[in-house]
Amino acid sequence: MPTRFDVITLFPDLFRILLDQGVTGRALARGLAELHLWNPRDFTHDVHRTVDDRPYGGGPGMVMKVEPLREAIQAARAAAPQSRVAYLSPQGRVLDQAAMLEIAACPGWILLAGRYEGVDERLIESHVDEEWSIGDYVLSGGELPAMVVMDAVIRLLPGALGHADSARQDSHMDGLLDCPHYTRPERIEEGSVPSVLIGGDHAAIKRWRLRQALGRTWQRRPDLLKRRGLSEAERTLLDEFILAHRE
Ligand SMILES: CN1CCN(c2ccccc2CNc2ccc(C(N)=O)cn2)CC1
Repeated sequence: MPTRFDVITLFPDLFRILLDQGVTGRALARGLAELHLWNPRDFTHDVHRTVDDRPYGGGPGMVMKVEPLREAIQAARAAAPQSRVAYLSPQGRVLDQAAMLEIAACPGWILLAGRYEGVDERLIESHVDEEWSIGDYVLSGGELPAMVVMDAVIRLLPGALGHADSARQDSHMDGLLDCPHYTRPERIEEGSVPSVLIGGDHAAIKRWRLRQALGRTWQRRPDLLKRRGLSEAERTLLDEFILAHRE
């Protein structure tokens, strides 16, 4: 059963990025996921095809009108009855990898990408189920956040990543930052590759990579480490890292 995404957007062409290449392009081409685009402008009934208007109370910018969005959402809901409506905004719940796993578990999502200064609050109160943010910063529109969510979620769908990749732990998948990566040549002016990775001791390589992931998380994102907790074995590896990296 593919995961269905219906996006309500004034700029449907921006979503070609997801369709044209990469993991998302292949997953969509193979029907692991579906993408349908709905333009609120197609749901206007005036000659100027008005989707925005001035804010009550004055102030700069424009606000997206309720009616075109309501009709676009209702059309999407009719086409995707199992989907819930999510609004991408700076006021939303900030998403992390755990949230992406929750989102990936649902049959479909209708994603509302706002523009201008945002959307009339009455639309949000009456037709939006969830409000999400991809981080505490302001963007020109909700389209990039919608694509970020779709990229992160599509990668989690069974079969989206080739076997080799899916075996590859996405670092934030187990709550740690990624270990360092190296490729040929072994010796260059920038330095050499850690010798453990050159040898064929796969148990030692696995231990080294986990030790690096734990150590880098401890150094750069102690908040993630606190939230995750450590097994005895992981505690030992982290202690080894700290010992080796004492100033
Ligand atoms: C100049 N205004 C443009 C419109 N914007 C706005 C306001 C409300 C909803 C959507 C938007 C679209 N912008 C977004 C969207 C999401 C995120 C996120 N962090 O997920 C950041 N920005 C407010 C600012």
